[in-house]
Amino acid sequence: TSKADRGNQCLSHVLTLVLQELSLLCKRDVNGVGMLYDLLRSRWLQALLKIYECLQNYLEKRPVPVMLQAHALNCEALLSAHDTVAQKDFEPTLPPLPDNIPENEEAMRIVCLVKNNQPLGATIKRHEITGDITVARVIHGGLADRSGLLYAGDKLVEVNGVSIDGLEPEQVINILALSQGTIMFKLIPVSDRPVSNQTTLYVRAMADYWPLQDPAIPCADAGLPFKKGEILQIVDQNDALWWQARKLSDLSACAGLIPSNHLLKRKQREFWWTQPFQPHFCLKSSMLPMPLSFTAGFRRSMRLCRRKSRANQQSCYARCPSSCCSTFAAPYEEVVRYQRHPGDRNRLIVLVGPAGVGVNELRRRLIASNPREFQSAVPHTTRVQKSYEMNGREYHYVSKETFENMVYSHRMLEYGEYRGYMYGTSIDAVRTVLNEGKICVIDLEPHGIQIARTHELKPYIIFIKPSSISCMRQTRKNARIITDYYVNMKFKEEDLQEMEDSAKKMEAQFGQFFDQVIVNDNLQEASAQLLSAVHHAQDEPQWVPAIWICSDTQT
Ligand SMILES: Nc1ncnc2c1ncn2[C@@H]1O[C@H](COP(=O)(O)OP(=O)(O)OP(=O)(O)O)[C@@H](O)[C@H]1O
Repeated sequence: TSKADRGNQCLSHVLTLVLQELSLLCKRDVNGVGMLYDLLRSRWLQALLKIYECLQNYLEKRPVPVMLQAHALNCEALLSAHDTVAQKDFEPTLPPLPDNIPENEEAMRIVCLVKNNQPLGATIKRHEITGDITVARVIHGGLADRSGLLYAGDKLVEVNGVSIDGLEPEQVINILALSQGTIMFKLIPVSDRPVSNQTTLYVRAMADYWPLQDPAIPCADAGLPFKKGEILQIVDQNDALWWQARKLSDLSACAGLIPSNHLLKRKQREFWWTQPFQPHFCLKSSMLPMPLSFTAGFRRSMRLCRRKSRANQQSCYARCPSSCCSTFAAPYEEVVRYQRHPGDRNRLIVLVGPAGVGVNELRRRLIASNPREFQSAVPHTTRVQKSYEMNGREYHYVSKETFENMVYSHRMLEYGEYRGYMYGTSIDAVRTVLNEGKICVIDLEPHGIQIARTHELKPYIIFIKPSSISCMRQTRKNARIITDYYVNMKFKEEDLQEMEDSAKKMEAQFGQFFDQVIVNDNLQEASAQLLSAVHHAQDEPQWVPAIWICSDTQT
């Protein structure tokens, strides 16, 4: 028999004897024996014995080397090789430091990054005073940022073994652009690394920005293009001129450079972008002609007032609050997520669109669909009340002095003159509808948007956009455009063209304020979209100016 068998037999024999003995003792109920008996019969002990068996078998089978050549290995040589390797000190043996090193000698850092066809995610610049080439910024979420090894302010000494002493930043960028795979930097780390205490900020862009057309951007490829109205997440404001931001629509992307508030304002003043935003525009807006339109009974006088003013650019106005100018001039508007509490007043719904697009038709249909839920604001007028009219139903009939007082005390959202009489929509009239728990739906000329944008009204702006001229030729065949009190004219080709041009201008100038755009092609579809947009405005979370919410907490 083999050694293992002998071992096994031995062990099993002893165990069997012990168990027999114990079972006898168990019968005599000797104290503690039961426990020992159980122990020896336990599964883990059996398993242990199995392992022991396996090991015995393994010992019997004399292990052989995997490779045939290994047979030739000298065992002693092998052990001595092992000992040599085990005793060797693999730490780098650095030469002793020379005694004459100046105390303020800067420590170098060697940084290796693997590029893999992605941008480095950092920009460099020449330091204004020292002339050194330093890391200007590290883009959030980019390769350099993710490595955690490069910081703004680090001074570059070598790139891929090439000393950058005397090189221009552009030459260094060239070296970097040509490098594939691993890039090695030798650098002197910035002494006081900026502590990141940035809070993420969300803003609505009030202008368009195209980095590729901006000669001033430090690195056009690192720029973030955006359109007015888009929500941006600002992740870095360390630099006075160039911030870092992501688009809300793509938060997983690495951040890009955008001009800071201050810089964008400066650019606006220089009018360099393709669709210049004119900050001084609103300075004039209190005197701008404001066409008006009405519908609580969808009053023609007001709509005509607007149409007339469009023609002679004279008769209607929007009040311009003092805050208006500053808001117009701000290139970014800080926004926060806002969810209307079910108990809160409804948000004011404002429809905006070029004359004839169907703003009143859509509003009329919306109110008619559920007059208990939707209502228009009753306008004020200085004209005489007609016999069949009721004060407060069609209009609030007021004297010229009262009307003018309301204008001067900033109680009008917009107002105008038609055939010698004043007409206007007051904030109080809107408030009355909202206080009744209803949804107030008004239409405004776009210049009036800014006036309605208050924390109290929290307006939700819907732009009604015309469909293409060819579509309108079909859909507006039987439609009538109101040209005078008693005259409804068919749409002419130039009316359609004017509508399209006017819509383009409105979008270009006021698009940043539109919460929703509805193309009024098929009337039924547009009505359904309006209904769902209105409910969306009241029930879903929205981005609103932060100032609206701050004001809430103050009041
Ligand atoms: N999608 C549509 N398809 C067909 N006709 C439409 C559509 N939308 C509106 N209309 C018709 O077009 C005409 C003008 O519409 P509406 O009076 O609502 O225009 P508006 O935008 O209020 O402009 P204004 O205030 O200058 O009259 C009306 O006859 C209306 O019924």
